[in-house]
Amino acid sequence: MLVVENLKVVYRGVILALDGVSLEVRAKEAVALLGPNGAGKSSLVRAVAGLLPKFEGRVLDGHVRLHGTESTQLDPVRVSALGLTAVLEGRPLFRYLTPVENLVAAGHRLPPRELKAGMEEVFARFPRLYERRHEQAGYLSGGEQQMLLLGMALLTQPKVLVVDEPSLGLAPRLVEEVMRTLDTLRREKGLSLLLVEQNARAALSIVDRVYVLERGRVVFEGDARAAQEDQDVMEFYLGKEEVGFRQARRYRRRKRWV
Ligand SMILES: Nc1ncnc2c1ncn2[C@@H]1O[C@H](COP(=O)(O)OP(=O)(O)OP(=O)(O)O)[C@@H](O)[C@H]1O
Repeated sequence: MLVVENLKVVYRGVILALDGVSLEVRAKEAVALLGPNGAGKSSLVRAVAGLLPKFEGRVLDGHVRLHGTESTQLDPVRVSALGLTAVLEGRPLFRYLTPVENLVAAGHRLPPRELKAGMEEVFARFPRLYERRHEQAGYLSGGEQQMLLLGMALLTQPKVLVVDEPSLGLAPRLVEEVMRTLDTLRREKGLSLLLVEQNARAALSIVDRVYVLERGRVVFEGDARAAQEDQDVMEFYLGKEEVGFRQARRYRRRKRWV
């Protein structure tokens, strides 16, 4: 279980990216974090994964707790040991290495037998990855790279999986496939999933609850169905109706719900 409480994050001492964000992902629950560009989604991912210092950021205030343990100031290795794995945006993998080598790197902490079994499981789940297992990862398609990243994440044996914008740059059919894969993994492995997305429609198809972030604050929280029934969220984030500039401004004025 992941709990974020009143989190404030600042970059280079002056740029406030999160301004008092609270959210939780309960055991085996799938939660979406939605929001437009610059809302602070990746900053939240970095904060819960212990990665802020790598981006010249730090937690100014608030708490992150993993299964009841304070993890706010922990480094990524310790966070991972507590069972949280984050798949960052931009498909960060070793591009000049093969899928096999990437998986070995991700599972380096496992005993050899477990690593072998884990890799067999990954290749059984993702047959296309198996076919291309000895090619350079940089030459895989976007969808295949995303599958490789999920496979790598599985080899860290997470309890909480955080995935940042897996749909980015993928064709709609592949987006659907990635969402289906995440849903299956979550159910079969009993994971808690925090899915960070700009593609609200795709994310809402597989989550139980949703938070919408804007300018570093949570402006909506509710279950996925409530989000789909909320006209503001639907119009602005799901593009149900064409929202022109004037309407968007009206929306912004109207929208100070919290
Ligand atoms: N390393 C950094 N240094 C300085 N400012 C940063 C840094 N990373 C992010 N920011 C700023 O923090 C704010 C939140 O950015 P963040 O990347 O968390 O948003 P986001 O919702 O993930 O956006 P996107 O969907 O575009 O990735 C933005 O104003 C951004 O410019």
